[in-house]
Amino acid sequence: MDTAIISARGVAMSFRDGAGGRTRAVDGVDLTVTRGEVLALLGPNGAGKTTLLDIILGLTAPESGEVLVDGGTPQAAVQAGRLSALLQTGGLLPDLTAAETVRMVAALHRDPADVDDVIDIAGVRSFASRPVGKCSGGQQQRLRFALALLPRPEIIILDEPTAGMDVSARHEFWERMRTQADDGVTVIFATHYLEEAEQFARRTVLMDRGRVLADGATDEVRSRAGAAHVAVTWTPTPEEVEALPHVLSVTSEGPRVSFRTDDADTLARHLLTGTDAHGLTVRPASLEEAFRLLTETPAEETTEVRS
Ligand SMILES: Nc1ncnc2c1ncn2[C@@H]1O[C@H](COP(=O)(O)OP(=O)(O)OP(=O)(O)O)[C@@H](O)[C@H]1O
Repeated sequence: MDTAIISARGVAMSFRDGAGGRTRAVDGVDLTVTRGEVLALLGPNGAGKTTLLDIILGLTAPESGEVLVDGGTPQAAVQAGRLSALLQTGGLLPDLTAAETVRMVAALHRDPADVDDVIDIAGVRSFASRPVGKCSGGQQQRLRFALALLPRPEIIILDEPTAGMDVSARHEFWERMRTQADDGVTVIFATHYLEEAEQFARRTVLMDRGRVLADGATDEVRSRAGAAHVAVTWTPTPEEVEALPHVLSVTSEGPRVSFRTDDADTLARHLLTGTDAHGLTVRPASLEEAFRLLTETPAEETTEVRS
């Protein structure tokens, strides 16, 4: 169903920067998340991702703007167990075992999920009797994931959930999370790993300096960012290169000339019909390149790619 489960309007938050000024951590963000959506919040260090997630979770009150979760306050959604989070850090007691931790936190919830189910879903079973203090970083993240599942949430918010995991642990973690999403849970995650957004999120919101730079289907965000490479076999004159439309940069290797372009169709048409270039190939840029391009864009220019 196409209903907004989270709606943020004009959300802003700033902090003292220690030099007598203020840092705008979140600067007028509008965001609507639909039930069942999997959304990646992508941005460099200090983009404002954690601050925005804390506001959505009701942990930080915004200076201005409003967040509604399921039509009510974030706090009400957390209390009702509809909204749950796996945060970057979070106090775990080192002397309890993983299973004891899950059992103890389950006892704090009004209507918790089955402890054994949660231990299996989150992949905690293999180290359930190990003291938390002896668990690896990746195991502790799995344990935090189990705790986040206890209230049987409709929305899970994850702030860099796979930080500290190796590639296979990260892969396994996302497999487990995908099962949750397939069951209709709304998942919002902040990440530095661009490939995680590409592989897991259908929608990506790119943030930088507290603002949303692009918001849309992950593959559209990437292609709208300008980013494609067109290569041809060609020996052009400098004037011919100068006359090409939509070229951002040029490199050449032997007879092959490659262009980075923000409009591959127009450039390709020009090359094939207006010059004697041949053997044309087009390669979409990676999300990483798109991300770099977008974060280099002045903050006023937002790329709206929602359809
Ligand atoms: N409690 C705070 N006090 C002062 N400044 C803060 C505080 N929290 C965040 N900031 C500043 O607000 C800005 C946004 O920070 P935030 O942690 O939200 O970004 P982020 O995108 O989550 O970064 P990262 O990926 O490094 O976690 C940064 O400039 C940060 O230094």
